[in-house]
Amino acid sequence: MSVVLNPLIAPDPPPPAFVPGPVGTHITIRNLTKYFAGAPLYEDFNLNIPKNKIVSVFGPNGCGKSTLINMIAGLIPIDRGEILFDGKSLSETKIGYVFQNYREALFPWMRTIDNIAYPLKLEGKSKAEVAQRMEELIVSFDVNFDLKRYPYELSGGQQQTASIMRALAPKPEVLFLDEPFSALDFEMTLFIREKLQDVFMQTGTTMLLVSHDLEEAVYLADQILLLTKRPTSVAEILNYDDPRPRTIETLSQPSFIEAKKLSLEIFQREVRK
Ligand SMILES: Nc1ncnc2c1ncn2[C@@H]1O[C@H](COP(=O)(O)OP(=O)(O)OP(=O)(O)O)[C@@H](O)[C@H]1O
Repeated sequence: MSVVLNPLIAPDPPPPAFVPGPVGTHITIRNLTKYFAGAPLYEDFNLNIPKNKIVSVFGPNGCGKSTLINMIAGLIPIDRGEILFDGKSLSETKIGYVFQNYREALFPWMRTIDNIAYPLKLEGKSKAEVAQRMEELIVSFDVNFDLKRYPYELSGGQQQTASIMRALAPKPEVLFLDEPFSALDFEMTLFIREKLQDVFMQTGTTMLLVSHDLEEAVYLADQILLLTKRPTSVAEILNYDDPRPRTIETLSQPSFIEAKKLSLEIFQREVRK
């Protein structure tokens, strides 16, 4: 018996071979594709995100900054592609996520302290381990408000502090921050920015930060990831390596001003395209 193959039905082409990033890469994104309502947002998008660095994501409105970090964090499904953390899948990787809207991030029925300890309890940590980690977090965040209160009894800045403490409680390998300062007043923004920098200097946790504020994006970053309009690709990646701790003086350093100017030029070039 002869087999007749239908020449119109070709088998799917094999997926492209995975190309690892250079030494020092933490997150490798390969051929990431995401469509919304039939239109591409990302199409075969590739990126290497370095380990133990803060990467700020900046780009035109609606280019997909939040969607990008949400896809990496597994909050939004991808249509196609591969995302690996040190060669591991997301489920094998400990991550933390800080939302813009802290009011909806914390569980209102739990006291603040229980919100922060929640991921540790999920991990099955003992009472003593939870207490020790809570103490470390309280010290490193200079907490001077009552953690026994419910989240809705706290100010916005205190709630965002608590949600960052919760995200950091299990010592994540990667921390995602989606506009963490945009709903905060200036004083709280400065405070939380400094605390994040302290944590980063102590732990070297890889951080991916989406920000609408260019000054803030550059101030915290080791690398500024500038995106194009959709379908979104990498416009440019700028390295910014002023020493830490960065302070108020950093803002007037020629290297800081230059990094900001360059980022703005690339941003404007992309917006006008
Ligand atoms: N669930 C969804 N359904 C349809 N379209 C969506 C959905 N989520 C996001 N989009 C679209 O995808 C694009 C990227 O959205 P996203 O919020 O990631 O962009 P962004 O760069 O973070 O935006 P902004 O600068 O406004 O904060 C936008 O055009 C948005 O309308």
